Amino acid sequence: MYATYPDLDNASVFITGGGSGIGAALTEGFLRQGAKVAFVQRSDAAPFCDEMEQKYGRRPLFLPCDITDMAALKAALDQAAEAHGPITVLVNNAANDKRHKTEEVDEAFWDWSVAINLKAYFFACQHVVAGMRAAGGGSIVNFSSISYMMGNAGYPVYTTANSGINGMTRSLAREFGPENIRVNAIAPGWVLTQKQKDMWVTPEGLAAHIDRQCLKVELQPDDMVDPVLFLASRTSKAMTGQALVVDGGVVVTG
Ligand SMILES: NC(=O)C1=CN([C@@H]2O[C@H](COP(=O)(O)OP(=O)(O)OC[C@H]3O[C@@H](n4cnc5c(N)ncnc54)[C@H](O)[C@@H]3O)[C@@H](O)[C@H]2O)C=CC1
Ligand SMILES: O=C(O)C(=O)C[C@H](O)C(=O)CO
Repeated sequence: MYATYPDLDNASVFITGGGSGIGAALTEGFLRQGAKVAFVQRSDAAPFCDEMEQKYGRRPLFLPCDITDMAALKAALDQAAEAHGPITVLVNNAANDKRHKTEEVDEAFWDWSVAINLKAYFFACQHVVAGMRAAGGGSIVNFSSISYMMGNAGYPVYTTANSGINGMTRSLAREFGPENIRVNAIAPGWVLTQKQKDMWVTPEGLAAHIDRQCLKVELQPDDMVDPVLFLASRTSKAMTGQALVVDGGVVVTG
C-alpha cells in the first residue's frame, strides 16, 4: 500500500543514481505518483527503463553520466529540464561507500570519493536553484547516512562526506528558504540493496546491526521511498534544513 502525494503528479524530478539500489526504488516511487523522472548513472539502465515503462506507461529519462564530471552532470540537469520542465524535485542519491583505511587514502582517492559523495551534491543543488526559483519553489533531498552518526570505521572519506552533506543541507536551506526552496537530508540505516548484500553484508555483521535497531527487520530500498516522497512533496512544506533518520531506530552510543 502506497501513499499518494497529488502535487508530485507531473512534477519534474531528477535523481542521481536512479537506476539501481535505493535510487531505482525512488524512480519507481516517483513514477507511481505520476511524476516525470530523469536520472543519471554510469552503467546502462535501458532494461530498467523498459520495465518501468511497461509497469507505469511512462518511461524515465535515463541520461548516462559520471557525476564526478561536473560539466556532464550540469548538462544532464539541463537536458532533464528541457525535456520535463524546470526541475522542482532534486534527489541527490548516488554515492559510493567503497571501503578504505585512513592510512591507504591518497589525494587521488580523496578527490574521487569527495567528488561523488559531496561535490556532485553541492553542484547539483547549485545548478537547479535558478529553475526552482523561476517555478516558485522546489524541494531538494540529499542522501546522507547514519554511518557517521554511528562513528563507523572502514570508510572515513565517505563518512566525512555524509557529515558534510548534513552541514551543507542546513546552510542551503537557510540560503534558499526565502525563495521557497526547501533542502532536507535523509539518513538511512543499513538498507539491504543487492550491492550491499554482494559486497558488505555478513551474517554476523547484519545480526549485530539489527541488534542495535529498535525494529528487528532488515531495511529494504522500498522503505526509503515514502520518506523521500514526503520530503519532496508539499506534505512537508514547513520542513527544511532537517536530516530525517530512517534506520529502524539504531541506538547510537558513544
Ligand atoms: N544501502 C545502504 O545501506 C545505505 C545507503 N545510503 C545512501 O543511500 C544512497 C543510495 O545508496 P545505495 O542505493 O545503497 O547505493 P548503490 O551503490 O546501490 O547505488 C548508487 C547509485 O549511484 C550510481 N553512481 C555511483 N557512482 C556514480 C558516478 N560516479 N556517476 C554516476 N552515477 C553513479 C550507481 O550507478 C547507482 O545507480 C547513497 O547516497 C548512500 O550513501 C546511506 C546509508 C545506508
Ligand atoms: O552508509 C552506509 O553504507 C551505511 O551506513 C551502511 C550501514 O549502516 C553499515 O555499514 C552498518 O554497519
